[in-house]
Amino acid sequence: MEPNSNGRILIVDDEANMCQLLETDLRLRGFRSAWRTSAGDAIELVKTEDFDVVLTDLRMRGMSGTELCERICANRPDIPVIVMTAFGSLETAVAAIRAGAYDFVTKPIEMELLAITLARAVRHRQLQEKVKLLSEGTTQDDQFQEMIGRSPVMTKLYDQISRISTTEAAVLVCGESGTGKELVAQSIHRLSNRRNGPFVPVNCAALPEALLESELFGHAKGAFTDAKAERRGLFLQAESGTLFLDEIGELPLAMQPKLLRALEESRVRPVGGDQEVPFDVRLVTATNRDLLTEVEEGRFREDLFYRINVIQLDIPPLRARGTDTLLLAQRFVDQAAKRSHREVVGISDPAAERLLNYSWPGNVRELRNIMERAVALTPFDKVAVDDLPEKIRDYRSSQVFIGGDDPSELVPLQEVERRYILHVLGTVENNKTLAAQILGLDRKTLYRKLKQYGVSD
Ligand SMILES: Nc1ncnc2c1ncn2[C@@H]1O[C@H](COP(=O)(O)OP(=O)(O)OP(=O)(O)O)[C@@H](O)[C@H]1O
Repeated sequence: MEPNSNGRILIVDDEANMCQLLETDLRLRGFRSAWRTSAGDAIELVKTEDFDVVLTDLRMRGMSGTELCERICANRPDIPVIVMTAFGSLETAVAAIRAGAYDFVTKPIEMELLAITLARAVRHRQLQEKVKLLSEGTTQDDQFQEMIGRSPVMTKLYDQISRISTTEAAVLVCGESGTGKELVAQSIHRLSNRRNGPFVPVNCAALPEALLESELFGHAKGAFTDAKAERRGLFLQAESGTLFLDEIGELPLAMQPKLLRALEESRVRPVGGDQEVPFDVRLVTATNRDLLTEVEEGRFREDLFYRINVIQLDIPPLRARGTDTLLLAQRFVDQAAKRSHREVVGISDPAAERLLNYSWPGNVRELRNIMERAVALTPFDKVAVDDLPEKIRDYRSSQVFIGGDDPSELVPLQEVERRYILHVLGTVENNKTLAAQILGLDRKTLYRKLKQYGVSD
């Protein structure tokens, strides 16, 4: 789709005047369109050109709109058809819906309403396309199969990982909790020349301070009461592979110079041992804290910071990844359905909209938990809005909530703008022309802002 278009519409009406009027009006609302005055010609056209929606009159000479609807549903079920019916002829509208129409509008046409209906149909098609892409498995580069996401920010990340993997430089992976820092560390290892060696992950926050040194560097027999035998530390277990120190920001200050020394000399001295042992390990660390602030506030040593931060990779939060959220959600639904032997195959459009609107403070981990819960709860074959927790169901209205009396809820001005823009867009069913009008922005500015937020279509 062109960046300045809300979708491509095929208008079918046996009155050319009507087609022209609709085309002009829809162009002003950001839609591109083509028109045909007979259903037969329309069928020929969809064989060679792609449209997001077919908008057809019901009563036409020759083939009727209902028949056109049937033919399109049979040959191009991916294109939603919207029919225009005379006011009061509900029966024909119902017949068209039975024939597979996506929706109907009544004449005389209320253009505002038509634009909203069209935008919803375009959105429906885009969501279906995404799910199809997913199930065809053509989502992305094979090298990053375990990492789902095709948004520009993720593509850039894959690119960075590919470039740095074969170097020996220490990498610091930064990102909010649940963004996939460990997956990134695994990818770096898998793409490196050390891929045949071990990948040893260590969560620095999970190890008690007293044990940390002997876990990392090992200990000699009898080094302390429980040391009944000699133990090789994690540095030596990772020999010729990659050592991943997660939550490095939690490393106690007392331990930091010891780690620095080991890294500078590529040797460890096991606790209670009298000899240093050389190691050959690539170091990858991760943090969800701002380590520079930790340095400034004296909680993290500056020299260690520069030693581990030769290359820094920033993992984008889920809310910046646009429709990747749906690709991930679909994957988690598939996994949960398979595990629990439930026949849940996807996510309904309204539920998908809610997932796209939410801000995901817990990132991918939160999304996975929520989809697992939804699969367990849903009585349908697709996850519905009611299967989602209240905070996500109601997010659209709470989204513009900018904080109450609790200082921890207050947000930066830019975040208020982001929330409000997404709120307006959601309220007008993703009609960008209308949203731009309401916001008092020109469309280009709106597109630029949406791109910044990772909302790319
Ligand atoms: N891009 C992705 N594709 C598929 N799964 C993902 C992706 N990112 C994260 N996950 C999944 O989300 C969960 C959390 O990821 P991970 O543990 O790597 O996050 P983290 O950033 O290391 O979190 P923490 O800071 O809490 O340690 C894992 O189950 C992981 O498999």
